[in-house]
Amino acid sequence: MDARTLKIEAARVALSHVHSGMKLGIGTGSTAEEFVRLLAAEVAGGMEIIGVPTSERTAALCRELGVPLTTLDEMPHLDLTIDGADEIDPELTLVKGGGGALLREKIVAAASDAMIVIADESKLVDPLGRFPLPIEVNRFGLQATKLAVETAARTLGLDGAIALRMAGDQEFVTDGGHLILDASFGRIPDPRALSTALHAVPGVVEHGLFIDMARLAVVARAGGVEEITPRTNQRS
Ligand SMILES: O=C(CO)[C@H](O)[C@H](O)COP(=O)(O)O
Repeated sequence: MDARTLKIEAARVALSHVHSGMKLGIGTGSTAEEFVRLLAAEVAGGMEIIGVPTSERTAALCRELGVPLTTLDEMPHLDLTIDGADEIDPELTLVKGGGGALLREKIVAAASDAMIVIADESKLVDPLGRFPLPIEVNRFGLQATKLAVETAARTLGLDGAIALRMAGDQEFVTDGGHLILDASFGRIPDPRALSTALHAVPGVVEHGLFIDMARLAVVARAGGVEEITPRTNQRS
């Protein structure tokens, strides 16, 4: 089964959690886009939902396919968000932001009663850290912020290259007008400690660690789709 087929299968199973009348957060990325395509077919068939997109890219696809949209200002409380991820650990802590939408994705997920993450099995890791951690930062003071992030990470025993994300020869700019640092820390044994340390850096707008947000992962493998709930954290 190719990667796209796996993404479609995960999206199809996640769609079974969506019911008419729901207010939905709609994620960003290639897996989330497969979900949007399936959702659009349901909407065309009469399902009544309203969506809040997590990026301009997702908003454009929804408009093109006829998925009704609103904003989080109009509808600040959502029933469910369905989104992809770059990494998923056994506690369903996620690394997100490979598509650069982590800030809106986190705001939308936090405004939702539940979050379902959809992925193919290549996203399952233990521990997190194979994929560089996206950190959204203010443009002002970029070098000082980068230095402060390096220092904060080092206190947790993490190092590795931190690179400014580029789009060709231009800086990658998020929908919120910020920049992204991609931090190749390698293993992230304590995502909570890293989250706290990153939030303490003034220039950091948000980071791509999603902790205690996803309550279900719908993961497609060649042999079928598995629904995974968080493993209890035994470390207290
Ligand atoms: O966090 C994201 C965008 O900011 C995406 O959900 C993540 O990058 C996964 O994307 P894909 O489904 O294309 O692998």
